[in-house]
Amino acid sequence: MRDPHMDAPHIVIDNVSKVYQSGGREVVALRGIGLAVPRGQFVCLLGPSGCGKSTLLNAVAGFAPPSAGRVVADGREVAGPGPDRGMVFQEYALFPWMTVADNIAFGLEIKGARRAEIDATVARLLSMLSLGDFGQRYPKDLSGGMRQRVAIARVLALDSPVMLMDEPFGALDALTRRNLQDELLRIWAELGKTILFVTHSIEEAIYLADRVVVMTYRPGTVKRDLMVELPRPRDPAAPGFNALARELGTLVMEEQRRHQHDELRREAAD
Ligand SMILES: Nc1ncnc2c1ncn2[C@@H]1O[C@H](COP(=O)(O)OP(=O)(O)OP(=O)(O)O)[C@@H](O)[C@H]1O
Repeated sequence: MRDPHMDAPHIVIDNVSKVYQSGGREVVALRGIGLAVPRGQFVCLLGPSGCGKSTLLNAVAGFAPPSAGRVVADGREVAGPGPDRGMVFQEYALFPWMTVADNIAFGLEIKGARRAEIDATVARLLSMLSLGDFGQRYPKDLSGGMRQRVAIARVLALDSPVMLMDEPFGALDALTRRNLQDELLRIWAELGKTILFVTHSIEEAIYLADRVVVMTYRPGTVKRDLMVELPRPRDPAAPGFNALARELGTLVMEEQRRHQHDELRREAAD
């Protein structure tokens, strides 16, 4: 018999709005966002700077509650951060005083896992993320790409069914970035995580996602929500890839222009 629980959306973003108070002004960062994300789906949130992508991800993570609406994860309303939702940031949020292995082990130690389990998990993740020889190194001795592998391993150690990723590869050079995108796709296929991934790269969104959600510039709303039907592994040189990149490019550029317009208007007012 099918388990009806497994068919329910994994994440529901239900009419979410967010208003910030800034210097006596109200900034409406998100307005009326609604999305239902099935279990195992890879969703990219795409849009120019300032369209509220991080704000939305933070609401799902439970770091900053919405001003209106709600987020539901696995049938429970999100009231704060939880081990079911792991976050990977752009800036490698590693402890500089801990070795790579200790960074990966940290969450499990806090949870009170047994030593043997921790050691086995760390060994498995070092191998999964091609960090095999780096367990005893410190973050400062690693390249940006290697540090981001450690950040991903750290989240995977907790075995969160949901991975929230805020421009995790934004600071990496093109080759390292492609490498990590491929690793992430492999891990996603193997472990069946639900992923919400923020990016402002159209190419990255099409390369990775099952579904791309394009957001508008302030207030952030859903401008377009589309499924990427291209076969995997995706080929950025394929005509279908390029056609979709052009379509998304037009949408993102419209919002980028609104962003620039807004900035010019504010500069003129100052
Ligand atoms: N704490 C805050 N106080 C006031 N305004 C904020 C705050 N955080 C974000 N904002 C504003 O809300 C809007 C959305 O910000 P957010 O960081 O979510 O956008 P983003 O799409 O993730 O942008 P970026 O790609 O630059 O990170 C922006 O206009 C930003 O200036």
